[in-house]
Amino acid sequence: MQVEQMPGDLGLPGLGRLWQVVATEGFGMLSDYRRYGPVFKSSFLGRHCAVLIGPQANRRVLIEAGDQLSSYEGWGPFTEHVFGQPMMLQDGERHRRTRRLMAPAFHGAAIATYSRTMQQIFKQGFTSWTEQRSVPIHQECRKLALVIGIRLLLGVEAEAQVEQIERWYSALLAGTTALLRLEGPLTAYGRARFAREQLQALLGRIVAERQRRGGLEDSADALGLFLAAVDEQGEPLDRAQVVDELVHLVNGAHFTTATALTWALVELAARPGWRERLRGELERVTGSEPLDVAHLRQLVQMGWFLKEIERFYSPAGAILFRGVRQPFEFGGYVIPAGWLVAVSPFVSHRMAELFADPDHFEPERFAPPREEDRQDPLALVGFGAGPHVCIGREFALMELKIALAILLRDYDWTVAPAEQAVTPRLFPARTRDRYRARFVKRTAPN
Ligand code: HEM
Repeated sequence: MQVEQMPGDLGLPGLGRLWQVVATEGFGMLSDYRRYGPVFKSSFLGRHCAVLIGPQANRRVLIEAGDQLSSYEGWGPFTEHVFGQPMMLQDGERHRRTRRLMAPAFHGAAIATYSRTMQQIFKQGFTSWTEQRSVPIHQECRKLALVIGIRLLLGVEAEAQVEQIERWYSALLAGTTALLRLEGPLTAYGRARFAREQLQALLGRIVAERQRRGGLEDSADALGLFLAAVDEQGEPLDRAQVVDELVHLVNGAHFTTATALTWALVELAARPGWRERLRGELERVTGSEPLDVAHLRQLVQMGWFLKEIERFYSPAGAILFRGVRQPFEFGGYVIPAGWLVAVSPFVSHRMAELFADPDHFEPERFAPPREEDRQDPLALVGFGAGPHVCIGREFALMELKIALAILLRDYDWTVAPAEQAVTPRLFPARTRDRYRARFVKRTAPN
């Protein structure tokens, strides 16, 4: 069938469904899915888009599409003007090469060395939270995750600059959805472009300094490992490429992880039963030892809890885009070249066919014997799948487990506004910034 017959709404000619992007941070996709079913058309910033929902769609789009779909043509129209061309906007051989050169910093031995710094930054940060009457959770989680990104990814002790850098990243993000692309200090787009220039200049100086100092092979941070890596021809990533990667990486690393941590704090505040369960597990696993990487792997129940955060909130956002290079068939429709194709972890995760009672937050669904994510490996895709699957997944999960372990062991907290134990939230990004918390140091149990 031709795409004209696909259900959905393309909005007004030339304008698309502008109101939706402005009015709803979930882009109205969940309501569209419930209205039209798992294949529907929509429009994003004036581009026609086929939205494909469910594990089969996730598999075809994220894993099997090959050259038919392009990440560059999917993300480029929205983010290239502020992020340049990091690996998320690359395709084919270029993407494989960049990813191969950057991968060592995100796995195994390198990841294990990051644990101590993460603990140190969280401990210091949480102590300062007890001194505030009301902690704006998301904002504060962002700051700590940013300090971690700056220290571990860039190898820089730049805490004095953190607030400025955080403002630049906020401007960058606001610029990705700017409807008017007018330069100048008065527009979101202009402020994003300025922030990009500032970040590029700062990161360019950091890279040059690291190259000047040498000794990159022995680095204890990701940047050193990126600069030391060479391909089969002995060629490293060029400096401009490294800077683009860093601008994007520190952004991806801090914003998503902070969002996941914010929701974990909100949900735990509303669920004393889970708080105690996770505390019990922590005590059994660590005993009187200081927390280390081996302990984190044994925190199985905390793993279920974090999977439910991934499912329910999709902390990376509601949608993953690809651009159609060659006509792409799905669900009996032929989607033409030039269109966008989107899959939505956020909406897939709300499918009753995959997850029982999907609008309810329930970590138990990942415990045996239910293990609802096991029925299809493409059911839970909060970190994506296929060649572009999140390279920082291990880094993020380690950071989240460390933060929660320290908070559960040493602190109690309440969150306002208090939530009902079970609250389906359709547009998580909108509500996230409202929460404030009060933290008190726990007294050791007798
Ligand atoms: C809870 C935290 C996080 C979530 C939910 C998340 C989610 C995602 C998702 C869904 C993608 C796939 C995008 C696509 O297919 O178009 C992705 C890609 C990526 N993520 Fe993450 N992410 C998280 C944390 C991190 C961290 C901590 C880092 C770095 C330290 C990171 C670095 C990246 C990079 C570089 C890519 C692009 C990979 C590629 O294109 O090959 N992310 N992430």
